[in-house]
Amino acid sequence: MRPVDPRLLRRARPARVFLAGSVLIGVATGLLVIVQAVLLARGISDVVLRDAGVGPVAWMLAAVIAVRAGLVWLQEVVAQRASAAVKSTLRRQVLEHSLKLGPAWLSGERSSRLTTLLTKGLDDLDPYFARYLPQLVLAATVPAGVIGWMATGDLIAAGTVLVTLPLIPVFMALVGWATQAHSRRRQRALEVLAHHFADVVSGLPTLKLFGRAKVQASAVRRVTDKHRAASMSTLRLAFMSSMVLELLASISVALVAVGVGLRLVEGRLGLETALMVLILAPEAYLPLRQVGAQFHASADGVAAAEEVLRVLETPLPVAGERADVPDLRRTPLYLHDVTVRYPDRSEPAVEGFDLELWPGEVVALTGRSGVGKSTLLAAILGFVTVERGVVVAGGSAADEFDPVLWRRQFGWVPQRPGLRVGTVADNVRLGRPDAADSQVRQALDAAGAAELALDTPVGEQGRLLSGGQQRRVALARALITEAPVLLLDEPTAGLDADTEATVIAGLRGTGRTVLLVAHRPTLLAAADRTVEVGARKSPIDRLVERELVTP
Ligand SMILES: Nc1ncnc2c1ncn2[C@@H]1O[C@H](COP(=O)(O)OP(=O)(O)OP(=O)(O)O)[C@@H](O)[C@H]1O
Repeated sequence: MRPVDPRLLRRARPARVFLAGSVLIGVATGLLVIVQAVLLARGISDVVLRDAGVGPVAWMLAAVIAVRAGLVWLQEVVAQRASAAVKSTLRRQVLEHSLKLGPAWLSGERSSRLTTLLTKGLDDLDPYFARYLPQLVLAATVPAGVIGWMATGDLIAAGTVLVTLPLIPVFMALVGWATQAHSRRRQRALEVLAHHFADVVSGLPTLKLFGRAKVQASAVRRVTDKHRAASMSTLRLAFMSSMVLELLASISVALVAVGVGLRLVEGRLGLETALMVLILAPEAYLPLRQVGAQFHASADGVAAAEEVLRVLETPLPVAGERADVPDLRRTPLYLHDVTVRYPDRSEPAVEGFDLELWPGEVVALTGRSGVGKSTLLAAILGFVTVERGVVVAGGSAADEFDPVLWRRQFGWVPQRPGLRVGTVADNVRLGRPDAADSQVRQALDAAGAAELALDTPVGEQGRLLSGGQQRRVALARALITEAPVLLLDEPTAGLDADTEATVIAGLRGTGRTVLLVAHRPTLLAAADRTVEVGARKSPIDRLVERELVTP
């Protein structure tokens, strides 16, 4: 964990502006610390040696203190604003990047983990900006100024501070290495807690049915306990390290004080200079000591920022830029030798698959469960990377085209309908935001959802609707698009025979090209053609392939 991660500064402009502002405030604070010490030393020595009044010096001191307070206020305001701006910038960037990485990545990267990171995780950046970074700047500016000024009055004292001061960052670095591991462990424990809790809550009905709900209570207790233990060990380390730094700074100031005292008694140092050195010495150590303490408070935020940067640095699939996407109303779509392998999987999810899809055709993909049918639809949409082979339209590979424009050619019904909170109409309009009520109604009717009113509420993940209703709303969402090709993953699963017949008639009536994953005989019978995924190629096919490949 670096004190200031340049990647964070690169990604978040408000962080750079803030750092520049903090440096200005830090330099001003350093100057004021010196002026305050000089004024104090002069005031005291005037009173002691010359019996003078404290009036003018006291006024000047009050002014310096007021300006210092003003700077602290300014720093706080700037820090809070910067923190809010950086958090919102990073949140936006992570969301945009996750969308570009696509659903396959999101399913691998558990969504509750991303949710923890983008909410509580990034909020931990507040102490990083409000406390740690400003203190870090003070630690860089104030000691340099203080030692420089001390050297003008007492070289030996300045030398003592110069020699003992680096001990503090050395100890801080040692403590930092230990804290980093603890902080990561705590973050992990929090993520596990979040997943576990979300899983338990969403699966509560099933757990209750199988009489396993009570067992989960002890599992949640165990995970919570782990998180508590991790938090306590981080705190223990934080307290211990503060004590070590405190001790180190106190011994160093004592060393300076003893030397100054001896030289004062021997008459080698004037009272005013001695006082100035004694007042300034703790000021040299203070910012460094405090930076150590703030480091712990901000460690969680820095760990979250690192996690954010890890997501942002996940390379995007290479996206094409061509805008001349062929019109699939007239152009056939080919899949040639398509092989897809998910990251961290040794076996390909689908291998060497060929398909021709002609405009207006209704083609059914069949095959046993897990053979790669949904993966093929994802490959056509460009949601997964094709390891070998190619998806071709109009003589060009699909990945040459701008993915957003390419996907406009398709209406997609995934296996999980993926509905969001709102009404049925809101969900259908995701397919065409400017659709009139009558068009939404028409799409719902064609999808066999005539009984659903437009304002029927839809809960999170489609809850409040039955499984079959969710599928039909998802189908209506695909039908309302003007896309020439529909990719449907088991669109009639969970529907009764009558509704299924209505849906099939609706699909046929559109005149669009349809590629559907199907198991049910009625759906298979409605297709023009059936293609089996994962079927072994016949010896004749292989012979033909070999003939074509071998010169
Ligand atoms: N996001 C993923 N990460 C890793 N492996 C995956 C992922 N999605 C699917 N797989 C694997 O890829 C293989 C093909 O899955 P896919 O969902 O395409 O099969 P399917 O034929 O559609 O199955 P079903 O008929 O049961 O829906 C399976 O072995 C599955 O475990």
